[in-house]
Amino acid sequence: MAAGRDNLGGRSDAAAPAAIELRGISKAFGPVQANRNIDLCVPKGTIHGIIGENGAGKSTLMSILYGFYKPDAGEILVDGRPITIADSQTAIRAGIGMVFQHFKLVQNFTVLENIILGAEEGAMLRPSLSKARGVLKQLAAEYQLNVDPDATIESLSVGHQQRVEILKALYRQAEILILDEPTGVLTPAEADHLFRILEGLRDEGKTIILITHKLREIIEITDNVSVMRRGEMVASVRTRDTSPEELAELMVGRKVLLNVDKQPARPRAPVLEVRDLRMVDDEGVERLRGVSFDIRAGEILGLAGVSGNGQTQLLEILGGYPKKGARVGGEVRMNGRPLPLSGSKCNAGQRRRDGIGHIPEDRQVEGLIMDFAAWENVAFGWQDAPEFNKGWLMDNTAIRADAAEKMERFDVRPRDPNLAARNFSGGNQQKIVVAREIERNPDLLLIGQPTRGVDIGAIEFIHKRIVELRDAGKAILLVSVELDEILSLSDRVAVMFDGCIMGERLPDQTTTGELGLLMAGVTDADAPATAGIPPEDQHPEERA
Ligand SMILES: Nc1ncnc2c1ncn2[C@@H]1O[C@H](COP(=O)(O)OP(=O)(O)OP(=O)(O)O)[C@@H](O)[C@H]1O
Repeated sequence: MAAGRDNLGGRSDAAAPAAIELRGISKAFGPVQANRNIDLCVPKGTIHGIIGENGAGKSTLMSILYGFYKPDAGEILVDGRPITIADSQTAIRAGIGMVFQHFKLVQNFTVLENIILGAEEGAMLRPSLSKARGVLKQLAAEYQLNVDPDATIESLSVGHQQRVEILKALYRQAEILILDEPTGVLTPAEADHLFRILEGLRDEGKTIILITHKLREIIEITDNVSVMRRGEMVASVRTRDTSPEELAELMVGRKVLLNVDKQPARPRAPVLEVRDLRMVDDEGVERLRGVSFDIRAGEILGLAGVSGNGQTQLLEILGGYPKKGARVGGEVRMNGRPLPLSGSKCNAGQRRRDGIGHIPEDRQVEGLIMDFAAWENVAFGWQDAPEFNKGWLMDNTAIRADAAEKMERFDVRPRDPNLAARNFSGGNQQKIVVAREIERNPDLLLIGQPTRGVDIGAIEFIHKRIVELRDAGKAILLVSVELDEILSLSDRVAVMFDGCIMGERLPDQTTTGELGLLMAGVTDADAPATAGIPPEDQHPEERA
């Protein structure tokens, strides 16, 4: 850290009283020391960023603050008073609110019902609802947190669901709001709106703790930032006195390349050809409405778009597991051969044999078996491979050795192949999936949100591996909500909206603003709706 800078760690800033002060907090899970003697001071009325590598101990620290874990040692002070936070109810009573990465909302309840849920002990529903309606109206006006109180959660966009989580905390009179990677699922416009809300809350004197892997957000919105590394708090600095490069180095302990270093693509023959792909789900909703594109060997096609516009269904179909009850039409060719889009031959195992690797969007549901050990997960889907079998039996020694090697190469921490997937931090879980899929050297790699929740050191590494795969002549479909990631990695960018491809751009000839408009469905009159397809191959209607 640069000399002469205030170190905010540990003790309160003389200018503002501390809303939260942690002194000497430690927490171990068996042999893993998740938090070691942590000091942290968060001045009242500030936005405080917490950053750190995957597994650095950020979530553990926040879970201690919210009463999910009991620390092994240390002291917590809220507004200068020592407090024991035994459970989340105690945290809420102390004025602490938490907005989790995975929202805790009841999907088929309304906004109002969700807001009062658990907050109105023993109260009758009707008075609670009418009180909540009044409070909600007030909060909405005060902080621009508009949501329809009578809408069910499932009908709301992710950004609006997040607003409900914030409203829930404010309804419980939270003075300190902790947000764990809040922008991971938001569009750039929604993220901007969230930041304005957070600034509004700060201006009202509330205190915000923001966990994020995005240094741009730290620089844009926080007043102070604390950096964790391997369970320790290594620095706390004023944001205006630091830079993304310095923060990256503090986090990882070495210099990090923040931009992707790659040569122009040299695309060859098409590997994947998708024509007029259509999909209607089991509820009759049209999810894909005539999607067409090509990906050639040696290129990365980035697919930008707000979550929920058909990207998930596209990846599922290409990966060989369309949702049950879905009706799929159109044509997909891989290396010139048609791929079955339904029936028994449409399955993930067959797709792997066809040369398709897949890093799914939801690592916990589709990428890993959470109760299985890391070594089992590294072989997941490849257990029949000859190198993992000895006669009739699986060769567990070979599988373990392979897992240990991949975990070493991808720097999965802790380097324990026997640990269950659920006990790795989110970013390390992602590294396990990425290692398994990339190391198989597939002809086509489907990637959904490759770096969601992954720290910058690991992002640098994963991006490098993706580019290497491209340079080795493989085709890559990259689906990401991160426009920066799409723009820096892709050779071509297509934008998806409402089950259609709205247009295609070259990354160096577009801007996040232009892509943002396409993502919002603003019609792109100049761009063909058929990304990368020569006119003679286009559907007659599209040609017209
Ligand atoms: N319940 C648990 N049992 C065993 N180990 C755990 C448990 N929870 C966390 N850990 C370990 O504690 C360490 C810190 O994890 P934590 O989730 O706090 O990290 P993080 O900084 O939030 O990471 P990420 O950025 O990847 O979310 C990791 O090594 C993790 O594997």
